Formats: sequence, structure tokens, C-alpha cells
Amino acid sequence: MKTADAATIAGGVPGIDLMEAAGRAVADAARGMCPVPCTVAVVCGPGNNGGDGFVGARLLAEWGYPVRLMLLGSRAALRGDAAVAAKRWAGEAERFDAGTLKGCGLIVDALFGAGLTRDLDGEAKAAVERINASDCPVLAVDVPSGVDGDSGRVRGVAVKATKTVTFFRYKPGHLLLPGRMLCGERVLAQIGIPDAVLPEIGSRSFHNVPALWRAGYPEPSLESHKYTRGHALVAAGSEMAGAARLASRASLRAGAGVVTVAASTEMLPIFKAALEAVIVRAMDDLDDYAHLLEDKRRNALLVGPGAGLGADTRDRVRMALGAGRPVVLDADALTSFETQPRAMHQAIAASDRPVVMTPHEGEFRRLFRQIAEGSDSKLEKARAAAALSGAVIVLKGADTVVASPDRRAAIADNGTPWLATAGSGDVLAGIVTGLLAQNMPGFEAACAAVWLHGEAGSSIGPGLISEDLPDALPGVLKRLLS
Ligand SMILES: NC(=O)C1=CN([C@@H]2O[C@H](COP(=O)(O)OP(=O)(O)OC[C@H]3O[C@@H](n4cnc5c(N)ncnc54)[C@H](OP(=O)(O)O)[C@@H]3O)[C@@H](O)[C@H]2O)[C@@H](O)CC1
Ligand SMILES: [K+]
Repeated sequence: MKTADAATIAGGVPGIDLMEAAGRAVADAARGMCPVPCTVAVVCGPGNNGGDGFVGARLLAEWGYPVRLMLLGSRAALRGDAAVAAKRWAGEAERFDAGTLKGCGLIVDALFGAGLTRDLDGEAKAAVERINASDCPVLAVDVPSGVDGDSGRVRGVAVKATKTVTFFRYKPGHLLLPGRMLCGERVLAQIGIPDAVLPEIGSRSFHNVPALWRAGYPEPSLESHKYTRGHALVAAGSEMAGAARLASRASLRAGAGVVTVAASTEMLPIFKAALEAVIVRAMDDLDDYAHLLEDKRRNALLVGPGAGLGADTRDRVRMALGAGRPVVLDADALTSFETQPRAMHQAIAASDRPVVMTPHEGEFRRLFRQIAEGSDSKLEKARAAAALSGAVIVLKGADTVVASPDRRAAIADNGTPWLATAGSGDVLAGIVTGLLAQNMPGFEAACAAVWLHGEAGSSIGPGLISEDLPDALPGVLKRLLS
């Protein structure tokens, strides 16, 4: 945002105009929250976030709202555009003391925004706590004060907002947890920063929405037949038939033309009975897997769901990575390398095709202990793991981050807590594999899979079980592709 700000100002738009536009967006949002004028407490901090608050307060007062402006710090200490905005406020600036929020219908939190540099303590912390204790709706300017815009984490304490107005683009902290929850409803306001500044910023961080990958989404044409739509091979092993079944069904639903499940002979009847459209092959040892890999039409490989822990799974992972095809590694395939993650990274480095890993936080910690302990930002953790391993990392959760070794990363916010259920991850791994089988590039396939999985979950909601997810995909895809 500093670059965006500077480039816009260099292009001839004065900084105070940006602040006026930001303050107007805040006032508009406040009016939306209280259409009938109520007393608004605008709580301003010592920087430009406070400056936005001064502008918002002035406009609300002009529109007939009783406004009480409260300042943390002294008016004389304000600098730059914030000082100009404060001069344009003809009213009083009260000290922000205990009890002053009584009788207010709305609080505007303009304490700290992008300039938060350290944990809140002392007076600042007390101010946030008083806002949170007030029982009043809160409109946050840019970010809820105390939320770190880069990581979404809470610096000491943070405002719990009802609504948050931010400017130009969302920041990672609006999408990552817990920041996303503290924002309440989000509003994105354009304040005169042109899109032309984006190349200069060169951000590699994205909101995982279809615009990011829709252009490359595979759609069959009239000339397609099942083999042109790709052939996924799911190595099921001998444990937990359900996991591989869910993954296989999801691969088919995601559009793979053919899916083969390889499982031990004793498991075959279960698969045959449960999956009509899936080809089932016996895989009792590594030679059987090698034999299955000889058919080059099997062009995307999944190892992990129901694979079992240990040397056999490690060997299958190595064979898959050596087979010159896109590979998805999930669940047991990841945990089997807990004590030798470098061996996995080396095998990935030797592959020239996309590799996608889909760890949840626990699996991630086992594979990337130093990274997990070394950063507070889920975005940067996923990015560092992608750079270290050479794989696209899907770090799962309610704010799933997909990160590519080329530093691109996307944050999803379209899931539902109902997705936290057994088998949900197997479905996700299956969708990624199905998209890779259709030649979608690794990062885009992973992003699309995460989004589709989130939409499928949200379309079901309460009562969701993982079996529902593959069958919810047609509805989601119809909306996406129409
Ligand atoms: N960029 C743009 O395009 C536009 C930006 N705009 C707005 O500007 C905002 C960014 O403004 P900003 O950079 O002045 O930072 P801001 O959030 O007000 O905080 C800085 C102040 O807080 C203080 N402080 C920090 N941490 C603290 C702590 N833990 N505890 C106590 N104090 C702490 C810090 O003090 P210092 O660290 O210097 O001691 C400094 O005084 C942005 O969020 C948006 O609202 C819009 O006007 C439109 C255009
Ligand atoms: K704020």
C-alpha cells in the first residue's frame, strides 16, 4: 500500500485526496449501518488511520449525525495528511477516557491500520478493550485495530468489528484467520488508486477467487473422449478403503475422463461394489504399482488417502515422483516422510512435473517443523514450504493457502466450518488430481480445487458429510462455467 500510495501521489493525486476518499467511504459505510442518525463515536489514532477517522467524522457531522471524536494522543502531534484532516474538523477532539462510549449507536475504529508495527499495550490496548466491551456495533477503518494486515494475526489485542472498510485491495489479514473473523462484513472501497500501480507493487498474493484460474479451467469440447479428459490413478493401498473411494469419486466429478483405483486384492470387492465408473486394479506390491505406471495414459497420480504409513508408501511416493507425471501427495504419503522430509524434497526436485502437497496444520508441522515454528503468518509459512520442497503447498484450514514455488500464493475464504469432517481432505486431494489429469497447471489446479471444495461445502452446510461433496460438484461447476 505504501508503493500504491506513493505511485498515485507521484501520478498527481495529492495524498490528502486519497484520505478524503477513504474517509468518505468510511462515512458512507457508517450511514449504511445507521440510516437514521445516531450518535457516532469516532475513535482516532495518531497516524493516517486516524486521519481517515477525522474525515469520516466531518462528513457524518455534515450529514446531521451527532459525532463525538475521540483521539488517542494529542492533536498537536498529528503529522502530514492526518494533521490536514484534523484541521478540517471544526469540532472538539475529546480524550479517549473510560465511560465516554455510553449512549453511542456506532463506534468507528480509526485507531491503527497499516502502520501497526508492534503489539498493542498500555493506553492503546486499553482503548481496544474498551471498544470491545461497549456492546456497540463497530465499523473498522482499513483493518480492525490490532489485526496485522500482513498475517491476520492479533498483535496483543484487537478490535472485534461488525464491518470493515478497506481500500483498493484486500490485504492478507482480511482473509487469513483470525483477522477475517475480526473484520466482520468486509467492504472494499476504491479511493482513486489506479490499477496501473499493480505491476510496480508486483504482489504475488491473491484472493482465491475464480478470476485467478477460471481462464485455464478445463472444459470438454464436442471432440473430447474419455482419454482426452485425462486418466487419474489413485493408489489406495490396503487401509481405509473409504478415503480412496472419496478421492476417486471426486476426481471423476472434477472431470477426469477415467479414474483407476489400485488396491490390495482383498480390498477389490469393496471398491468394485462402491464405484461403478471407476476401474479397479490389484496392487499387492511395488511391482504391481510399477506395472500400472507403465500405461502412460494414466497421467495424474494420487498417493496418500488410505495408503497406510511406512516404507511401502514412501516407495510408492518415490515411484510416482519418478514417473514423469503430475503427482498429488496427501495424508499418509506426507506423514510417512515425517522422519526424512529431505528425502521427499529430493524426489520432488527430480520431478519436472507439478507436485501438489495437501497437508493440514498437523501434517505441515511434521514435514516443515522449522518453518512452522519460525513464522506467525500462514501465508509465509506455505510460501516458504513451497520454496523449500519445490511442490505446490495446499496448507488446509478455514483459510486454506495455496503456495507455489514461484512465490504466488492464494488465500481462500469461501469454505464453511461444516467441512471439518472426516474424509473432506480426501475429496480435496481427488479434485486436485482430477484437474491435473486434465492438464491444468499445478498452482491453478490446486487453487481451483480448494475453491470448488469450499463452494461444494458451503452449498450443503449443516449436516454435511464427505460423501456429499463430490455429488455437490455438478451444481457448483454449472454455476462456475455458465
Ligand atoms: N496508504 C494509502 O494508500 C492510504 C492510507 N490511508 C490510511 O492510512 C493508514 C496507514 O497510516 P499510517 O501509515 O500512518 O499508520 P497507522 O495505521 O495510522 O498507525 C501509525 C501510528 O500508530 C502508531 N503505532 C503503531 N503501532 C502501535 C502500537 N502497537 N501501539 C501504539 N502506537 C502504535 C505509530 O506510532 P510509531 O510507531 O511511529 O511510534 C503511528 O503513530 C491506512 O491504514 C489507511 O487507514 C488512507 O488515508 C488512504 C490512503
Ligand atoms: K482501524
